[in-house]
Amino acid sequence: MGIRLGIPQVGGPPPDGGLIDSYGRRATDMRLSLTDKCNLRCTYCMPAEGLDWLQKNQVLTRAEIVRLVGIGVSRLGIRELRLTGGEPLVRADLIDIIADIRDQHPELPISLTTNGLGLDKKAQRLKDAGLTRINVSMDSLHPDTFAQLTRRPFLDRVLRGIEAADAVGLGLVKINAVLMRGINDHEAPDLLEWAVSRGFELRFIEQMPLDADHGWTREGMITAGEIRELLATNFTLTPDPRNRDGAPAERWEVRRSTAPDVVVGVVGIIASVTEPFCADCRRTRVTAEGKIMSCLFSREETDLRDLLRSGANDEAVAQRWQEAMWAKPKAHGMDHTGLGAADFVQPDRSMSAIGG
Ligand SMILES: Nc1nc2c(ncn2[C@@H]2O[C@H](COP(=O)(O)OP(=O)(O)OP(=O)(O)O)[C@@H](O)[C@H]2O)c(=O)[nH]1
Ligand SMILES: C[S@@+](CC[C@H](N)C(=O)[O-])C[C@H]1O[C@@H](n2cnc3c(N)ncnc32)[C@H](O)[C@@H]1O
Ligand code: SF4
Ligand code: SF4
Repeated sequence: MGIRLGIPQVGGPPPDGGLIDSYGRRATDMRLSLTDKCNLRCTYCMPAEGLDWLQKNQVLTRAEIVRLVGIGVSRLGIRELRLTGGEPLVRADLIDIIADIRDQHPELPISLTTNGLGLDKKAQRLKDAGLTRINVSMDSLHPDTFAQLTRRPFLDRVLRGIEAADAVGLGLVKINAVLMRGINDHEAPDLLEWAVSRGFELRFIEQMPLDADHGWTREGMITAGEIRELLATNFTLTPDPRNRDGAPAERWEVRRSTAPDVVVGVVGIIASVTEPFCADCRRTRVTAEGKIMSCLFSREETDLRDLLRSGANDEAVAQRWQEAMWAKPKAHGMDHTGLGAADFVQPDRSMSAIGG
């Protein structure tokens, strides 16, 4: 699919224009990484031995996070917040951060993307603090395959976390699964059956070149087209009539082949590589150390942390954020789509260090 954006405007962002970029897109979805640390080592994300973690004083504090969210919401038109990482549940003050943000923004949708480890013990407190809903990543229902993909034998703990999130009302629970050729791709129909029979919404995600090991290849990845074919063995998919509204996932209504009249659920397919959705991108990212990344594949980053710590007022912080977003690339960190194209350069950061 091509991209339908025109030529970029010259000049800079209009002062009262929110987080608009030079192609006319407006970011209203803030994705904030709370930590670069993680307790799994998914092969498509992290190296086996982990990364050099940020020092504590390099990471945004609870107060800085709350202030940044406040600036985003009250001055820049942010309408939803996604907390991510690294693994956000490893951050000791996560519940307090959510409670503080909720206190200041009673209506703001706040969601969390997590690997689910420890979620069974924290789900109720997350809900009570004001978390709206949750996405849990789980790529396989088989302990050995799960361990092969995440390099840790923790499937049972993730399943307990998912169950707890659902039980305390953090739904609609969405499950994220990256399919890897020859490892878990054959599991696609089973994963979907498992999800729809529990009332969860599954998202299949195309693997992107954001792994620390730089092992991604365009030929090796499982495409959205292949995912739809894999699912067709057991299911019929028809487009979900709801507006996509800038979301990464293209949603499909799911019917079992054995009962073609009954919609049993919805599945989302996130085709960042083969069917990119950059033309309608509404996302602004803040890394754990307070850098704005206007695009997941940006090679330019704009620091807000030192500005926050220098005593700058909210207006100055908002202005720098706006300037960073004005320079957002057209697509995939470039002026055209093409993950894996000859001129594509993989960012230095892996997914865990950006915030997925
Ligand atoms: N290329 C690209 N991929 C993205 C972007 N945002 C999310 N993704 C991919 O989509 C995956 C799932 O993101 P989530 O935020 O967990 O899920 P989502 O589909 O946005 O979920 P909901 O907002 O909860 O419906 C991420 O892990 C990325 O792989 C983006 O801005 N660009
Ligand atoms: C970086 S993780 C951060 C949150 C949490 N640790 C988790 O795994 O859900 C967010 C999402 O990014 C996805 N992800 C990581 N690396 C990816 C890659 N190379 N391509 C596509 N998705 C990726 C993960 O599957 C996960 O759903
Ligand atoms: S995908 Fe999430 S759980 Fe897996 S290594 Fe990356 S940050 Fe950790
Ligand atoms: S690759 Fe960049 S422009 Fe495209 S959807 Fe993702 S963040 Fe937005």
